[in-house]
Amino acid sequence: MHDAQDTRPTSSNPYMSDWLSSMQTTAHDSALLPPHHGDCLGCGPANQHGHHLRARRHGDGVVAAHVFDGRHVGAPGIAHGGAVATVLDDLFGFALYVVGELAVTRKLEVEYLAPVLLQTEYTLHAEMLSRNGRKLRLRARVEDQNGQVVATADALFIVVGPAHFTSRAPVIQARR
Ligand SMILES: CCCCCCCCCCCCCCCC(=O)SCCNC(=O)CCNC(=O)[C@H](O)C(C)(C)COP(=O)(O)OP(=O)(O)OC[C@H]1O[C@@H](n2cnc3c(N)ncnc32)[C@H](O)[C@@H]1OP(=O)(O)O
Repeated sequence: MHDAQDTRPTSSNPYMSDWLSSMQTTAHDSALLPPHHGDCLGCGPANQHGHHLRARRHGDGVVAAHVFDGRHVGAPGIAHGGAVATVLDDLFGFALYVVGELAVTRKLEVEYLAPVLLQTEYTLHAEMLSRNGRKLRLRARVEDQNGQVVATADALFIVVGPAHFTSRAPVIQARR
C-alpha cells in the first residue's frame, strides 16, 4: 500500500513540516534551485562528504555544472561510479521541482560511456520523459566540455505523499 494520497503537510513535527513546505515549490525560472536539505548527500551545503550539486531550471528540465573531486575517486583520477550515480540521482531530485511532485527513486540505471574525470567540469541535464499515474520516467546525461556524452541515466520515480517522509521522521531526527 502506498502513501501518495496523503498530501497534507504534517503539523506534529515542525522540522518535517518546514522541510515538506520548502520541497513543495515549483520552479518557474532559471534561478538556482534550493538544495533538498542542508545535509543532503547530493546537494546539501552542510554535508562535508557531499557533492554540493547546484542546479537550475532549463526549459522543461534542469541543468548543472559539476566537478568531482578527490573525495569521489574510484580508479586514480576517475570518479567512482557510485559517486556519479549519486549526483545523477540527486539531479533527478532537482528535476522534481520542475515536475512539481514529491517523488522518490524506485529504479536508477546508469550507463558509463567514458571515464568521468576528477577536477574537470561537466554539464549535466535531466528532464522527465513521461508520466503514467504515479510513475515518472526521467532521463539524464553528463557531457564533457566538448559536448561528448560520458554517462546517461534512466530512472523511474514514484510520486509519494508527505507521509512517505513523516512516517520515518523519528529515525531521521535520531541520527542527526
Ligand atoms: C513539488 C517539488 C518537489 C520537490 C521534490 C523533492 C522530493 C524529495 C526528494 C529529495 C531527495 C532527492 C534525492 C534523490 C532521490 C532519492 O534518493 S529518493 C531515496 C531512494 N529511494 C527510496 O528510498 C524509495 C524506496 N522505495 C519505496 O519507498 C517504495 O518502493 C516506493 C518508491 C514508495 C513505491 O512503493 P509503492 O507506493 O508501494 O509502489 P508500488 O505499488 O510498488 O509501485 C508503484 C508503481 O510503480 C510500478 N513499478 C514499481 N517498480 C517498477 C519497475 N522496476 N519498473 C516498472 N514499474 C515499476 C508498479 O507496478 C506500480 O505501478 P501502478 O500499479 O501504479 O501502475
